[in-house]
Amino acid sequence: MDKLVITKSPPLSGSVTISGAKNAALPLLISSLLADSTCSFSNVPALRDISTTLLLLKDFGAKVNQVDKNHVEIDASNLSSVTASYELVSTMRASILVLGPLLAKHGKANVSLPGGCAIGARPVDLHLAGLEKMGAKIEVDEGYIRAEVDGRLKGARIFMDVVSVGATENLMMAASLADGETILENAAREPEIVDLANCLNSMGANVSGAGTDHIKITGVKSLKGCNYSVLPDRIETGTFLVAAAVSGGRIRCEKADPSTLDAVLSKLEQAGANITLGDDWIELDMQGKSPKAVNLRTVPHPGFPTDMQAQFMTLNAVAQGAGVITETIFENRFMHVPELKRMGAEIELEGNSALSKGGSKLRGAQVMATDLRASASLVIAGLVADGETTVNRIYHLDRGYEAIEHKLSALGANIKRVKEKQA
Ligand SMILES: CC(=O)N[C@H]1[C@@H](OP(=O)(O)OP(=O)(O)OC[C@H]2O[C@@H](n3ccc(=O)[nH]c3=O)[C@H](O)[C@@H]2O)O[C@H](CO)[C@@H](O)[C@@H]1O
Ligand SMILES: C=C(OP(=O)(O)O)C(=O)O
Repeated sequence: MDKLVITKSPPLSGSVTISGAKNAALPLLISSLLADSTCSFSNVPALRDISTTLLLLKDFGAKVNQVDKNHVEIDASNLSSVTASYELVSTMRASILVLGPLLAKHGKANVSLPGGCAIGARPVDLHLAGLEKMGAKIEVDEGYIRAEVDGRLKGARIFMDVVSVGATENLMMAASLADGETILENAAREPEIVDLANCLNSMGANVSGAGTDHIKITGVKSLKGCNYSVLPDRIETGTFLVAAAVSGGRIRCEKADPSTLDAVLSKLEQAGANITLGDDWIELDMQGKSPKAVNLRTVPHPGFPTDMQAQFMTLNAVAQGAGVITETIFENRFMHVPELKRMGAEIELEGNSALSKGGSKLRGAQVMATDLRASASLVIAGLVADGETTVNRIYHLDRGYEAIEHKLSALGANIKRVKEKQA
């Protein structure tokens, strides 16, 4: 597997163009399963999870035309299969999102239980309970979810006792082609939900309230194709901003969406960053200073995102002062902590909180990337560590960051990819 080799770098400086959001693009591409004609998506990030999704759609018999690196057309009007196999689904959590659309349009779906980042148990009970409430019969057998509905799904009032991005997306897509009205209560409010609702509406759906915890979907008989541009990636944006802050640098993120990053920008300001915003850009300037530690707690949007927790762990490790980070979304999302400690970070874990002493002088080391954002935190650590850091097993990083080593190099980082030698 490829690895990244990073040596201590100067403060990051310059401009970086932000890609489309992985977590918006995945449900958007999958929503093409609902349409009767071609869906055209631009600003699609060139990522491993995107290739996996396209393979999955092709496996169902959809026609996929990769117009260029970031533009894809999908015609899923005629499918030959409604089975999502273990081989593809096991590598990517978001594949569970095909369940609702397949069931709504074709009345049947067999989907392997999903993989993705191993950051907790990640059950899918809310997805299944919601679809059952809409009339689906579901059983889990030999690792596969087998779902069927007699006729069409029926609109329902669905209350989710945990806020779930994926369940909200799955049920919103299913409800778009159901008979009657569906209300999703305690729905997730992430920007990616709003992006999906906008896309569904451009296909002829009737979704309102996305971005609040009460979403109303009035089912329609059919949906047409669309032309849709994916939302900028707020987590990629946040990752570059934290990298710049940790390095004491000054960068500008172009083609970003500042309105999706309130909680992250507020923490960066507390860390001492000077932040300037435009409509589609964000500038961060540390004015040569090193960051101050922050306290934070991960919560559903609009609170601080769990997908930015690991990057701030690195910031707190090297920052001035002590800081406490509490993870409330996933029960096993501190796997970067032992790796950061191997680099000299002074962090203690107490339950779901990580207490960092701050001021750690990091040293380069061989470290292992264990999940997507953990990998990003190790890359950031490598930029400021003395000597050389090798981030091994960057499979997850490639799932979620487009050309990260090229983007960081252009900002002055000393980073290179070492390709695995083919046996
Ligand atoms: C592809 C994608 O968009 N991934 C994002 C999505 O993941 P994903 O959609 O998987 O995350 P969820 O929002 O569903 O998970 C939030 C919490 O709900 C729990 N839960 C979820 C579903 C369910 O049926 N039952 C249940 O208990 C989970 O275990 C977790 O504790 O949102 C997460 C939370 O913002 C992000 O970290 C991921 O990057
Ligand atoms: C956890 C993440 O991804 P996934 O849900 O695809 O595993 C992530 O994007 O940080």
